[in-house]
Formats: sequence, C-alpha cells, structure tokens
Amino acid sequence: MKDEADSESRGLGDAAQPPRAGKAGRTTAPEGLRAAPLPAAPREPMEPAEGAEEERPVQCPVCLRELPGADINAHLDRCLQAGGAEAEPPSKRPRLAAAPPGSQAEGQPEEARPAAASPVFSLFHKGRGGGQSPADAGRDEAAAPPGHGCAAAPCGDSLAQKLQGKPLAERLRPDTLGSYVGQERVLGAQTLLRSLLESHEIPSLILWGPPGCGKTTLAHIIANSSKKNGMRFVTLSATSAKTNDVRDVISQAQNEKRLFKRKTILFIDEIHRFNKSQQDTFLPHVECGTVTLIGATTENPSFQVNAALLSRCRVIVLEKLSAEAMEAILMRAVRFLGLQVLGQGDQHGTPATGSGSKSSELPVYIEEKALNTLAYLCDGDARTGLNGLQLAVQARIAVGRTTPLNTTAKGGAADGILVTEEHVKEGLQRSHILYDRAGEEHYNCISALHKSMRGSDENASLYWLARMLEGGEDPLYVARRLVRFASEDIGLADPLALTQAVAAYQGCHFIGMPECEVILAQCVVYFARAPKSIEVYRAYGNVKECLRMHTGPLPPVPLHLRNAPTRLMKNLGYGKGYKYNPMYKEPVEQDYLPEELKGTDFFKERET
Ligand SMILES: Nc1ncnc2c1ncn2[C@@H]1O[C@H](COP(=O)(O)OP(=O)(O)OP(=O)(O)O)[C@@H](O)[C@H]1O
Repeated sequence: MKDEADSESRGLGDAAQPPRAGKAGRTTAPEGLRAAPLPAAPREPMEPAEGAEEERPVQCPVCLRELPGADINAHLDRCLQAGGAEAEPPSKRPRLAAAPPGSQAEGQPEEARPAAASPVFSLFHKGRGGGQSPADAGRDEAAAPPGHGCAAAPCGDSLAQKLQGKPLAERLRPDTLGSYVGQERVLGAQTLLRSLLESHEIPSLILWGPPGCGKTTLAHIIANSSKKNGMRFVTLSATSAKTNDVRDVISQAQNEKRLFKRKTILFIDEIHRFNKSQQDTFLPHVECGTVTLIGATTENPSFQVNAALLSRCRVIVLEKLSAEAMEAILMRAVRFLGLQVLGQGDQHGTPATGSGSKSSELPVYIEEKALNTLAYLCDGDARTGLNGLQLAVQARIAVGRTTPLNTTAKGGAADGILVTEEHVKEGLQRSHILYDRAGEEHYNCISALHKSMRGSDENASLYWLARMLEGGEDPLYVARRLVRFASEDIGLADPLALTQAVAAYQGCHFIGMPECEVILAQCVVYFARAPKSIEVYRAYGNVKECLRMHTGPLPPVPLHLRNAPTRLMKNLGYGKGYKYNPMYKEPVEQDYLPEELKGTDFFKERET
C-alpha cells in the first residue's frame, strides 16, 4: 500500500533540499551563501584533490563560526533550519528525523544518510508497490535524462532489466508538461493553469482527482520546473507527517525567504488525511506567501480541506484518464520496453510498433487488442494500467513459452513471446482484482452487497464487500452505502445501526485502506444480522408520492401551527388555538396535517 511505500521513502528528498553538489550525499548551501573555496572556478586536471580544499577553515556566513571546509555545507543547512542560531555539534541534531535504529544509515555521518525514516518525502518514491530503496531513487533521479522517463534503465537495457526494481509507472512518470497526457480541460493549450505553470507563476493549488489520474505527476512536473527556477520544493505525506514536521518545513521556508528571498513550494500528498488543526498550522504561512501549497487529494476538498485554506487555493479537478489517454500512456510504455504490437489485421503478423529489446532476447509481442482492453479496464488509473502491463509481460517472460509467429513482413516464421488480452487481464487481476470501478461491475457488486445484507446472509455480505475492496473500490463509497442501508433497511428495528454506519464512515475516513477494511466488515456483518424494518422508508415514500400526485396549489399550513413572532401575524390569526402539549395532562386533540389530508395514514401500506 501507498502508506507503506511512503514510509520507506527517504527523508528530505532532492526536491526538499537545497541544491546538491555533484558529489552524492553532500548537501550544499544556496549559491549566494556558499563559502568561497567550494564553488571555485573549474579545476584544472592537475589541481590538488578536493579534500585539500575541504581542510581549509571557512566562516559560516550565517552564524560566523569557522569550520573545516568539508563541514560547512552540512553546518549551513542546520544553521538555516535553526534560524541562524546553530550552536549544537553537527552530530547531535538530525535534519528532520533520525534514521531508524539498526538501519543502514545509522552510524553514518548525518549528511551522508538517506534519512529513510523521515516523514518528509521525495516525490519520486511514491506509488503502490514501490519497493525501491531511497538511495537507488536518488541515483535514478540523477541519471535520468529530463523528460525522458527511462529514469533507472537506459533504453539500451534488456527487457528483463527494464522490468526489474522500480515499478514501470514510477519509471515512466513524466518530467515535463509536454509528456503529461490528457487532462486537457485543466491543462490544455489555452488554459489558465498551463499559462501560469509555463510562466513559473505557481499559485497555491489543491489537485483533486481519482487515484492514478496524475496528481502526483503534475506536482512532480511543477517540482522539476520550480527547482530549475531556483525555488525550493518540499514534499510531505499527510499519511505520516506530524504537526511538528509541518512546523519544521515552515520555519525552514521562513529562513529561506528571509535570508535568500527563495520561495518554497510545499507539496502535501493526501492532504485530506491532515486534520483541521494540522491544516491550520500552515494557513497563515500560505496566506502571507511563505509557502506555496500544493495539496493532492482523492476526496472532495469541500468536505476535507479547511474552508479558510481552500479559499486561498485554486482547486484543480483532474479527471479519470480517458481510454485514449490511457492508450497513449501504454504505448509509451510499450516503446520504452521495446515490445512489438501485433495489429488486429495481422494476428500473428506484422509487428506494428516497437524498437525491440537486445538482440540476444526473444522478441516480445503484445496484441493491440490487449492494449485496448487494458486501457479500458484500468478505469482511468494509469498506475493500475502500467502495473498490469508490467505484470503481464513479466509473467510471460517468466513462463518463457514461445509462440510461433508468422512474421510476414520479414517473409518467414519466427518464435517470440506473445502477450494476449487474456494475459493482461490476468496481470490486472494479480495487481488489482478485475473490477471496473466506474462501470457495471461497480454497481453490480454494491447491489449484491446491499441485497445480501437485506437477506441477512452474512457470508455473502462479506464476500461482496471483499470483492469490491480488493478490487480497489473507494471504502468511503461502500461506507456511504452502509449509512443508507442503516436507515432504508434496518430503520427503527435497530436505530443504533445508523450510529454504527456513521462511525464506520468516519473510521474509514480517519485510517483509510487497508486498515479500514475490518471496520467495514464489522459493520456489514452487524447489518446482515440486524433485524430489518422498512417502515419509515416506506412511509416517507408514501408522503413523497402524495406530494407528487397533488394537483393544484399545495394546502396552506394550518394557522394554529404557524409561529406568530409579530403582532401583525398574531392579528392575522397565526398560532391561534394552538394547544401547547406540555400544558395538558391528557393526550391533546389537535390536527397537524392540512385540512384536506386529515386522517391520512402514510404508514399504511399503499397500493402502487
Ligand atoms: N497524465 C499522465 N500522463 C502520463 N502518465 C501519467 C499521467 N497520470 C499518471 N501517469 C502515470 O501513472 C503513475 C501514477 O500517477 P500519479 O502518482 O500521478 O497518480 P495520482 O493521481 O497521484 O494517484 P494517487 O491518488 O493514487 O496517489 C505515474 O507514475 C505515471 O507513470
């Protein structure tokens, strides 16, 4: 899950730190403040080794202490973070969080650690099924040609190498707006957001959209371009960051702004996971421009983001990627992997696309139909689509079964590995139970769950619940249905059911998947076992029907039921004759329905 992937991420990523020197692991101070010996003019080949320079004492331009050249940059970072009052020895104060005990980084000098346990994340380690070491990520990032997307595997690598390690979706994350597919409505040529991004005027933004539609990717692109323009880009994940982490980031941003006039962009993934008071922490700083906030959320920000914060941000609504956009993303992956596409017409014939992998490997073909199906089934979630493709290809290579193919274009028969529609469906099922979250399957499964609970079949209820959750359904969608069920089907037979459902909804909201699955399971079983009553549901339906069938003007509210706050209203007879029930010992004879509906019983079953 994403939470776990995130918690594996390193601390201050490239994006979060001041620019780095060429040497891995050493942080450097911003240009204006770096001490003289380090950014020296390009060195002649015969110049003394770098270490000699690093021995020389250098004065810290912030606190004016003298330190060995080798320590100055690490010291300067700490000094800035401490608001110019850095007084502790370097080893005592971690940047934001210490490496976990026993981790590889423990015992290394602070500035050389990847800070794996820090809750401040690099953008580049996100994603389900991540599993890549922070150190690797740093290398990949450095090695990647901008906008290319083949971050960890140069295109000359074999197919097996390209499929190893980092998930395909991560490798192919676009770096530039040019390679960002779809989302024309908000990022098309003439849109405001595009012109703002192109002119590097980044407003505070909330990116709202379904999983895998490109929220993090857009933030990644903004990070790239803002770093080139001298801005800082810091990433926090709301799933693990604490209020103190936010405060650290803010204080660093204040120092950067005060000392270097350098702007900070703060990206908060899953911002809806921050509670209101955490969101309040950065409100004043967004307002006064210390930080530009970019939040990403899959939840409706009107409910999940502090209203005051929301009013200071532009909400960008990203949509599910269309099947065409998905096809474009998949084709990019196909080219990257060097697969060859078999067109519809030439079943086992002309390869339509693909540059081919290393010549020693068997060529891998994929049916065009398989790509179309994948583009459709991943339901606008590019991560799911790319993971599905990766798994299907990996599985075929692992099986190693070759298919004789008529390579008619080359005028002969050859062997190759063929990935078919069935294989990609299988690939999808492994990573993501085949479940169309937008289409019929979504409605079929929720209907089956509803009916199973109504029929008090606890086994079937749990089964349909799991089908949906394992298939990637939004737990809050299921929770909303449970709230409905509590009133519609259980009603007054067990009024506590509604409390259970609302509590389940809130529980899911607080902790998210996968932990919230048990909350839903508990509620579903409670509902399957609960007594059922549709009395209120039906009676209310009867009232609605009565209103719908009424012809002519609706009857007026009887005068005795009206409130009479003014003398004029009293004079008009409002409230006249009303019997205030608590004043009577016996039940009161009084009409509450309009005259023409007198005696109507909505609770009596109606013929429809
Ligand atoms: N618009 C896009 N153009 C090209 N590739 C995309 C696009 N959107 C997503 N992708 C691909 O899908 C992967 C996942 O996308 P991303 O992490 O941006 O999704 P997200 O909206 O942040 O999802 P989540 O809410 O689940 O975090 C990316 O690594 C990238 O390879």
